[in-house]
Amino acid sequence: MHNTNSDASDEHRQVLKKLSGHLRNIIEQSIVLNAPDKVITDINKQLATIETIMQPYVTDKRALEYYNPNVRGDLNDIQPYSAVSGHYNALAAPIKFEQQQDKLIGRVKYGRAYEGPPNCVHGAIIAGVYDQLMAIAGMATGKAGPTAYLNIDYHKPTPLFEALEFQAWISLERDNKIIVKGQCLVQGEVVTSSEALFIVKALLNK
Ligand SMILES: CCCCCCCCCC(=O)SCCNC(=O)CCNC(=O)[C@H](O)C(C)(C)COP(=O)(O)OP(=O)(O)OC[C@H]1O[C@@H](n2cnc3c(N)ncnc32)[C@H](O)[C@@H]1OP(=O)(O)O
Repeated sequence: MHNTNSDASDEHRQVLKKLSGHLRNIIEQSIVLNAPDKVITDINKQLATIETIMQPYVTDKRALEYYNPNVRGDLNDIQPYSAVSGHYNALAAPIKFEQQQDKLIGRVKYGRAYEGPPNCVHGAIIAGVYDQLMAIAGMATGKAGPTAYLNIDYHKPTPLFEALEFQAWISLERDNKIIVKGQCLVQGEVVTSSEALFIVKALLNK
């Protein structure tokens, strides 16, 4: 279940990614769907059929890596199934990670499925982005481990449907501890900032 390698072809990765894209769109559409009962009943039938088609192929071994620290291209693929940033998890918004000098950047726009206060991103979703982005900042330097604490200052509301730029950088590394700092910008303005402590350890040996 927690594979660190996979022999999946590029084609297989592409079709799986596309599947998550469809599911992600369906989740967003379902939030703002205002259709007659008959239409929704028909949709439900078709979705039930899809569930039935998928079921025989659901196994205890994922097609892709659960954790792949050796990724050199797309940093989102360090954890392809992450609930926050995985391209292969429909629950994750289409956030895009990239390294820029000493900062790890996460660019994303959130829709209605992620709404907390009216027209704003839910605070728990923001916390999730920081937790994952900051963890990846450590993983990208070969140091992985669980979050001991994650502190967030919500300075201003974070709007839906606008380009958000999350940033994370390593502030301190000592022994098995990494302190990572972060902030989120909307049109150049800091709306939230954060600090987290990660304890480096071999999670997969447990
Ligand atoms: C395979 C890779 C996959 C990676 C997945 C990453 C996913 C994204 C990140 C997450 O979401 S992780 C999930 C949320 N976090 C957790 O569920 C962690 C639950 N907590 C724990 O497992 C332990 O409490 C923890 C590993 C964090 C620490 O326990 P340890 O027994 O390893 O450490 P210890 O308690 O001995 O503390 C080590 C040092 O850290 C310090 N420390 C620990 N917790 C602290 C804290 N909360 N605040 C400040 N300092 C803290 C502690 O004082 C000590 O300092 P010193 O070395 O100077 O003595």
